[in-house]
Amino acid sequence: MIRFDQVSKRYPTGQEALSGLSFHVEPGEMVFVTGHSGAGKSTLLKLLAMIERPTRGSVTVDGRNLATARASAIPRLRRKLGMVFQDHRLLMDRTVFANVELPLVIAGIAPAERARRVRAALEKVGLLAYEKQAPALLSTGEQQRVGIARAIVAKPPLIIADEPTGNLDPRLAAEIMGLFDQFQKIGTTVLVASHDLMLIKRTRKRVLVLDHGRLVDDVPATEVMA
Ligand SMILES: Nc1ncnc2c1ncn2[C@@H]1O[C@H](COP(=O)(O)OP(=O)(O)OP(=O)(O)O)[C@@H](O)[C@H]1O
Repeated sequence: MIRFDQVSKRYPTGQEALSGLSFHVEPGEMVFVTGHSGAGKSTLLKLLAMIERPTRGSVTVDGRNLATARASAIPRLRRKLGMVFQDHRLLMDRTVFANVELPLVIAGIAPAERARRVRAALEKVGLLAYEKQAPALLSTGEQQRVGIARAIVAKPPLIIADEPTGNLDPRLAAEIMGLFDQFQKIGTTVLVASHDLMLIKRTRKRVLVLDHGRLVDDVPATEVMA
């Protein structure tokens, strides 16, 4: 599903955020990316989201090399991707329903079908009763779940999440991981950047460890000790 082949990323400032990074993620796998602050976790996700391009090497998702994709192809490629952010980036002046609906509006889906899919996504994250609410009235954990519903509403084959539990207490963080686990169980590939080692150990998935932009460890799920 995801293949990084000798990927390096140097920002215009000269900062080399990733160096010679190679790894492969199978369809339907769930993988953590961890490492110290500045190790390159967000940069790795930005390459997958085509927010940044690699300086060298290739990033392939579902057989497409993102490094050589034309700008005009980016919106279509991004539809294969559900993104979850630490700060969830919800539109506070719209309802929960409207926030989750947004990717489907952009994709040109008809209103009746949109409503059906939005409700299915909200049900998955346990927030169907909140569809008419303003996100500001929800708790931080609930807001994060709205962000997750928005990421999955178009049923992308790949979900990438950047510190999705950064603002949450351990119980809520475990709940969010439980949701990702469910998406993995129905065949979605999930990549989560996190520096929360306790959470990573408890979730027991494969872990890629970055250090100063280099891959220094690739721990299979079976070797992750709680
Ligand atoms: N837009 C940018 N321009 C210049 N340098 C950048 C940019 N974004 C990130 N960097 C640098 O690249 C390196 C990797 O940053 P990145 O944000 O990918 O790390 P991270 O592991 O996600 O860190 P954190 O856990 O603190 O979010 C850091 O040295 C950072 O300062």
